[in-house]
Amino acid sequence: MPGNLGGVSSSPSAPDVLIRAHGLVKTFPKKHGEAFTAVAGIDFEVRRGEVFGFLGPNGAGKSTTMRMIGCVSPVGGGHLSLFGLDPNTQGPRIRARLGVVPQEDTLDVEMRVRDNMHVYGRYFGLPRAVIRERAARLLDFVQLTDRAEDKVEPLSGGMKRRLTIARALINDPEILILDEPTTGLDPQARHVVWDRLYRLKQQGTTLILTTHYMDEAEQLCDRLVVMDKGRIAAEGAPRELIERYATREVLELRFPLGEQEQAAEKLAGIGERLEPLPDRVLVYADDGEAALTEAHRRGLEPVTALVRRSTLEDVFLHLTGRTLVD
Ligand SMILES: Nc1ncnc2c1ncn2[C@@H]1O[C@H](COP(=O)(O)OP(=O)(O)OP(=O)(O)O)[C@@H](O)[C@H]1O
Repeated sequence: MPGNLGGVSSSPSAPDVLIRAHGLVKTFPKKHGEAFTAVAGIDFEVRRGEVFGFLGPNGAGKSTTMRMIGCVSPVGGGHLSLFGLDPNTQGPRIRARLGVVPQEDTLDVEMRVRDNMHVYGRYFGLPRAVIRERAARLLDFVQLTDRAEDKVEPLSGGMKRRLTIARALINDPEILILDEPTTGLDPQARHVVWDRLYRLKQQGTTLILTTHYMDEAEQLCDRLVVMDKGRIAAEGAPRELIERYATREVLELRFPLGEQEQAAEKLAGIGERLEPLPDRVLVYADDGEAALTEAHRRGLEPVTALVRRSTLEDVFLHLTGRTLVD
């Protein structure tokens, strides 16, 4: 591990690390009073070929971090380097090697699908023949070939998202950055996007994404950081984090209105940990069925009882005391 983690050099000592952040900070001035810190000194590394995620609730600082990585917002403090280059001085060189899928689609909805691809390709100064070939290949990749001559406007949300992804790939980027890639999509459309992203990873593209969906993070990410209030609460592979911060299973119990508090008291000592939420009590135990049997033995009669495997939602709850999605 080099001494200067965030050091900006043109020949990074470990070539498989594409992004290094060390003590990365972003503050925004407030109209009155002191500055607001959206990113409060975070460290992370992204390696070539992996899917790296930022998981956290709204306002955690994920988009702000992504905007610094995408070289559209200046680094506020600490160190950030991409490909060994400094975003503050070498933004255009870095951007040429990135693909960016912003949180909101920024397609030209009045234009045809294919023209959106061509216009974007021209921003990068690519030769016409290259743009034509790549646009056709990428539209095929995102399953939009049959809509190529249609205007963007009437496309479904999922199709627009896929077009935004295809467009972000026109410069053949080494890293694709996606800010909440499936927010607002229905479950089927989300699965189609996940499938395409998985294929990109298989083809060797490095992916960085933000999400507040724990299932998205679990399905796609090789490694992730859990972010909360501008800080990193934990870092690791999804399974590692679950093993570190949660039990194998969780028993979810719902009780009649007004009886929950008393029930939680009676549950004390069952499993490793209890988490009373407004609408249910979570019992963290390696054997959820055994925990339920014990609850029944203590005379408890929940309205519903569900045993499930622990997820990243449980990790987040354990680390922050709050749920990911309110
Ligand atoms: N340009 C800005 N000026 C002032 N405050 C900002 C600015 N951009 C972001 N913030 C604040 O910084 C905090 C982090 O915002 P950010 O968008 O990075 O969060 P996030 O984790 O991406 O959540 P979301 O899912 O809502 O985008 C929020 O409190 C937000 O209001």
